[in-house]
Amino acid sequence: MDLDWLTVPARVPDETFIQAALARQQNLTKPPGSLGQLESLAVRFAGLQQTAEPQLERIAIRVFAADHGVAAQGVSAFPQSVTAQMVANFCRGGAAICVLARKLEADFKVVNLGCTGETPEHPDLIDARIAPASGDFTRGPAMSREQLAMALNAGRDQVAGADVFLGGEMGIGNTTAAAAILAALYQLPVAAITGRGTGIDDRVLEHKVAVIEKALVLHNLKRQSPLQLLQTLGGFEIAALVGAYISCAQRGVPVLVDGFITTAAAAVALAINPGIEPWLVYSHLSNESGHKLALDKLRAEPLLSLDMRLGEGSGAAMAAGVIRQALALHNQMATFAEAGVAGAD
Ligand SMILES: O=C(O)c1ccc[n+]([C@@H]2O[C@H](COP(=O)([O-])O)[C@@H](O)[C@H]2O)c1
Ligand SMILES: Cc1cc2nc[nH]c2cc1C
Repeated sequence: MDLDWLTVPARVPDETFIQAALARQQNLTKPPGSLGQLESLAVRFAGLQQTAEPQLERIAIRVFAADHGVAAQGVSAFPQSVTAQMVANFCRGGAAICVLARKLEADFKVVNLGCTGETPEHPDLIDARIAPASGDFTRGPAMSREQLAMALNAGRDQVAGADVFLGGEMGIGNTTAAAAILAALYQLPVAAITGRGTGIDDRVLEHKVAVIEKALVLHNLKRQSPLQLLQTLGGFEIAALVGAYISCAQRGVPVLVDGFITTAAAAVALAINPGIEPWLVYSHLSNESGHKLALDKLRAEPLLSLDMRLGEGSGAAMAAGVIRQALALHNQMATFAEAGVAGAD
């Protein structure tokens, strides 16, 4: 399967709209800078969306779900069956991301890349099943080259015209895959990047670190490309996110990166195609302990810090509300001249 599209250059933010938005922010009825990051968000989105009136009306949310062979190593606080059960919950509208998606009036879909267990037929559920689960990477590669390509392309195929794209994920065991990817990609100590995921105790955390360390020794990762790393350690949903992020940047759709697992996907996507960087907005600092280190490696500043560690795209959905308000302020506030308010001396 052809993966040449992954390195097609990303769009470039429009400097003219950035300068116009900066000038407008100086003229709005407030002391310059007093809206802090809300100002820089509006300026950034003006450049990304190539418009004087950036907006977040058409929000696309895609939750990519998949199971992980490495879950068999006892690295999660929950059984693998929860992935498929949560897919059903996403369809019924009972998950946290469903509530937030309704509030945002977002276009919401779940993409099933392969879960062990029954999943319903539902108009909001896209069937992109590759296998019941990725392979256990403590024994061999997580996926074949063909499966990797299918997952990347499935993510790409979820990107269409929207004001912003929010990628979420669901997959028991995927913090183990994400930690392994980040450790290998950035040569980090496994213990520093590995956290408690769904809430494992000290004993299981120690085991999780040992499982990842053993796998990194098993696979000769030093000479592997970012794509090979993803194939060896990643899950189908992580690969789909990589494909979606790269495609968004190529099509000019800004992305809200969610938490720890999505940041691992962003890191791989950036390693494959560095030009996508301007399109990735980091929504929040997850409570997963390695997230700060991963964001530091990416020199990324998250917008929010709410001690969330849910996944599903929930942190990105919270950030979307803030950005929507930032853009409304930019578009709708009066200027000093319009309001007859005196500017600074
Ligand atoms: O997004 C995050 O930062 C995050 C942090 C910890 C856990 N999660 C979610 O929890 C699941 C993975 O946890 P675990 O313990 O099974 O590896 C998966 O479905 C993720 O969506 C998500
Ligand atoms: C219940 C539950 C919901 C989730 N949503 C994302 N990851 C999750 C993990 C669990 C266990």
